Amino acid sequence: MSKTVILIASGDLRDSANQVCWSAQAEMEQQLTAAIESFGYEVKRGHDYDAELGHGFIRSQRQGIDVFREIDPDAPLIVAEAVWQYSHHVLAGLMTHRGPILTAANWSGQWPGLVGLLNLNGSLTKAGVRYCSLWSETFSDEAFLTNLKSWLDDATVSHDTSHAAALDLAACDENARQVGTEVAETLRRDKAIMGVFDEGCMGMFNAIIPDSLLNPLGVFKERLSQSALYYETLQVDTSEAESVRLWLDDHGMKFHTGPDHATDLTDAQILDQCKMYIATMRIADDFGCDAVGIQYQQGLKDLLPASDLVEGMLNDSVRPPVRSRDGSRELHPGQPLIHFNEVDECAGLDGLLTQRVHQALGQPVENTLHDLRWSDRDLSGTVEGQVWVLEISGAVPASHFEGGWAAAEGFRQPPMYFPSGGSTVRGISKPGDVVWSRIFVADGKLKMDLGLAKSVALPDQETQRRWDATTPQWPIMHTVFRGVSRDQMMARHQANHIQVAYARSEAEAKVAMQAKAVAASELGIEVCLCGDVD
Ligand SMILES: C[C@H](O)[C@@H](O)[C@@H](O)C(=O)CO
Repeated sequence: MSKTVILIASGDLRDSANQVCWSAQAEMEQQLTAAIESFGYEVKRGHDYDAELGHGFIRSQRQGIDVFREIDPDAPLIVAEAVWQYSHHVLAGLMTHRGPILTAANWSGQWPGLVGLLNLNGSLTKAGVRYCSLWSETFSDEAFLTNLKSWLDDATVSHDTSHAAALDLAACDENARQVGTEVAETLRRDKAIMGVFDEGCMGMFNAIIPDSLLNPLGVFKERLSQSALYYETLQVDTSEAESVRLWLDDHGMKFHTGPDHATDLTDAQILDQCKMYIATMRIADDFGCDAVGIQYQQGLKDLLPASDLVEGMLNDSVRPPVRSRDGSRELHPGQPLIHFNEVDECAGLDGLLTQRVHQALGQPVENTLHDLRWSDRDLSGTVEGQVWVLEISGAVPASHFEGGWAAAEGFRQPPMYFPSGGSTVRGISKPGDVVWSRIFVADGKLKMDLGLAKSVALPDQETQRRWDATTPQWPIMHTVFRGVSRDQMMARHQANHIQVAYARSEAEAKVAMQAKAVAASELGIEVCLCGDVD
């Protein structure tokens, strides 16, 4: 391999985030560069630090394309990430790059760099681009250095992915097979609509399912606009929104409010979120949507508070009632209206299957995506080994907390991401048996990985340490994946997001996982079970 390695860094579209996160990126690049140089290679940055902007990230697709024009297409290239990044900033260039590609992240929870890495990996996989991927806490550990040397010398790295095995339908429980088959048949026959409020969030190419892959399953997109959501939000009567707020207060949700719109969560922001909740339900009703996804970051973030509180309510069967515009009907009474955060359509499809499978099996229907944010040893010693921090950037259904809404807290979304604020739905996901899953696109097909996990209880101090090490405004699930090590998960998972749903017991979780696997498989999705699933 050439002795000169090009290093690039993709960032956020929001310079406020790029500026805050730059020092962590600079430190990570220094460590990574030292490791590469120790093997006799030279590192050259593919684009400069911008003194005026105060960061050195690629901050748009345009800039990314321009940067790649100056890069030798055959040079070895590293995309280094310590922050949340938009994959499309670099995807265009990576798609035509001929030299070896490595994606690398620092093992840190401080900013969502691992989340950014996983999104880029999933996007490259969907795009059919060959790449290798590495992560490290210190960039000096043996496992990392061995793989780095192997990439530098031979353009290969090796990760253990033996935890994934193709689904064996014959090995599935009879009940699971029956329920899974029925769910698949019903979906194909009756069809379903996913309402997509502005397709494609933050460059998450991997999250978009092409219609040609989705429609054969009986699922169709209704392409909706966040402008329509904004308009409808403004039409909602304030008194209706106040009843939603009252419902939340009565159910014990605790909002941490203050007077300053720029930095605090305000009552006015919460009221706007309550209006948006009603507006979303009404638009979903207008279009007969079975699930909806709000892009919510770009576009909406400057007009309205973030939609997290809205999403937490939508995804729960215990939520404030919403009536049709003429007041004649309650919309989806006692049922969640499935919401897929950041219009992640893979999560939306998964949510549809999960809700139907869990409903049929009498299991809790509430499900959500989370970010695979970080994993660390449990320093309290309560749980042996690694415990993952699953932490979605805003809200989960409150039923995931012990105590439901009474355990939910609302914090202001961080200003660097959300200038118009908005409440999160924060809490600790209760201990219990969890089915995890992820639908993704690879080799031009839909695929799905599933497995079992435990949501575990950790002492308050350890929970706080994990929040402090990540984003304390966001909800957390302390997760132990059964039979999947930290590095196996990182090596195979094709998304920043992961879907989770509870079951009432370990045995029931296994049946629920199998039933969902069968449903997916009957729909033509290539399914793998991961880890210890017996
Ligand atoms: C607020 C940020 O943009 C987050 O939404 C981002 O880090 C993610 O969570 C991506 O899944």
